[in-house]
Amino acid sequence: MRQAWRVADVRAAERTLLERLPDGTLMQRAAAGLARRCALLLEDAGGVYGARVLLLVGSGDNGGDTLFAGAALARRGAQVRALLMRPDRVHLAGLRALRAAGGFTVRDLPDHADLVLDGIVGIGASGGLRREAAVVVERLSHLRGRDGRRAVVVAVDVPSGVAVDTGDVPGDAVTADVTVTFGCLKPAHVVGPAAVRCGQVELVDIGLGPVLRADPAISVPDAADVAEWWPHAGPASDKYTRGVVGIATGSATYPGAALLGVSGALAGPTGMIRYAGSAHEEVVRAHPSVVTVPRVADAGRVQAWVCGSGLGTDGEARTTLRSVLATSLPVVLDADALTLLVDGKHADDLRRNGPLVITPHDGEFKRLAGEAPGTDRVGAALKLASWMNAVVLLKGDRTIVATPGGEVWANPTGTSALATAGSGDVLAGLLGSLLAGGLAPERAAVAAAYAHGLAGRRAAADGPVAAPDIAAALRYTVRDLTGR
Ligand SMILES: NC(=O)C1=CN([C@@H]2O[C@H](COP(=O)(O)OP(=O)(O)OC[C@H]3O[C@@H](n4cnc5c(N)ncnc54)[C@H](OP(=O)(O)O)[C@@H]3O)[C@@H](O)[C@H]2O)[C@@H](O)CC1
Ligand SMILES: Nc1ncnc2c1ncn2[C@@H]1O[C@H](COP(=O)(O)OP(=O)(O)O)[C@@H](O)[C@H]1O
Repeated sequence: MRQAWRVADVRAAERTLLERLPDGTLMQRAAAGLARRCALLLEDAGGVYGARVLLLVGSGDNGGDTLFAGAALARRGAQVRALLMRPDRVHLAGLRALRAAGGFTVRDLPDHADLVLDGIVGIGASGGLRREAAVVVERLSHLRGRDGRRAVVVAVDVPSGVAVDTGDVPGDAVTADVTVTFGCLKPAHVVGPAAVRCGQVELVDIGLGPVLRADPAISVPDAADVAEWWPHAGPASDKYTRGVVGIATGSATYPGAALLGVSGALAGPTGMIRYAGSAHEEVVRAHPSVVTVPRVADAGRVQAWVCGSGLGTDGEARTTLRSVLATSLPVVLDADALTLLVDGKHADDLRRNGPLVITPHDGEFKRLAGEAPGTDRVGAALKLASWMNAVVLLKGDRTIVATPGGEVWANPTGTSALATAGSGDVLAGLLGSLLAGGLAPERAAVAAAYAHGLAGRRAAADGPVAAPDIAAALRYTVRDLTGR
């Protein structure tokens, strides 16, 4: 698991360290790690000696890190040039170090560079990138290096132009191949469009960890977390003790939603699936192991319900929604079930003891919350989670899971291959199975999103992806993830 901290918390930890360390120590640690990573990139691209390195240097400490790293590369024989955004306000010690190592400043972007270090602005950024910086950033993609290859762009701490605490990209911003960050990850590395701008993110340890007192803003699961959480059958298990998931999705009009939900659940850990709804004949025909009934009221015992997609919004759909909410079981609400909540007719049904997970995409989020998630997706998801007292899985490129208690997870496995009709139905089915298998709601949501993303990637490797391909790939994804 990786974790990201907000700027204010990073600053607080930095202050604690600064009191204990001689002046400049942190910057030297940061610059040394940055230079090491840049040297490796240059070695891969033909060597450090003689390589052309361009430093984009802002007026703060981010520029200072960049100048010291540039000096280290110059000492190894690289031709290092620095373009200063504000020559009147530059980190003087950094500039002296660069000059002493043989580097020099330039007034405009050169024609050629093998490597660009973006040190325009780091965690001290406020607002969108300023015009003079934006003009330089716009021209970066034209820079060519050895053999006419595109220059490799390394962002120092964060790509300049991103909003560090929200992951928003309000305007022009650097698109990096690699981002070398210091001390800890920040939200922009893991959520929102900023995360995409970071490229590969590498963390340099500068000793901040032990003094980071605040809770992390966002956690990012890895395969080991998901494998550890995934429920497993044991020698004493039977189909009931493994959990039974109830699927109340789809309808005679939209049987596909039911089939996809069931196929997602089939890849989960439960021993049995009960389907309740008007697509029951289609479901049992396609999946003979599923026990089907026409209505939730007729279903036997389950340990969690999935309700919503393809259900429609008529009276029958309302009855289905009421029936699942009347239980004290964990419930996943998706798609039409979320639409049914908007007019407030289910306010009483929502006052229940059982855990609730809602899985909106942006449109559903807007209907529920009254406004789109906007530029601060984490903040928006947290607000809705608290308001609805539900775990919110906000779908997107970096799907976010937020809890009413203030925990946030960002899924790292998403792929645009998942942006296909019915993909969310597969996700909801898998999530329901994990809940019925006994996982806590936030873990079930995080694990489902993680495996769903990997399955999308796996399916995409074989060609264009439709939702049934994601469901089919889930089986192998789960095997690889959990080793079973
Ligand atoms: N935290 C840590 O533990 C460590 C932090 N370290 C490093 O320090 C960095 C933070 O340095 P920082 O505080 O000096 O701020 P920084 O990011 O350089 O930006 C401030 C300057 O940018 C400017 N500027 C602002 N907004 C702008 C915009 N939109 N567009 C354009 N320009 C803009 C603004 O200019 P001004 O408004 O003053 O004209 C101001 O002068 C951090 O990211 C990391 O690299 C490491 O050395 C060691 C450990
Ligand atoms: N551009 C994207 N990149 C990565 N994942 C995406 C993207 N667009 C959508 N997704 C994912 O695809 C799924 C789509 O779900 P949803 O919108 O509910 O589809 P449907 O209602 O058709 O089943 C979600 O898991 C979402 O996170």
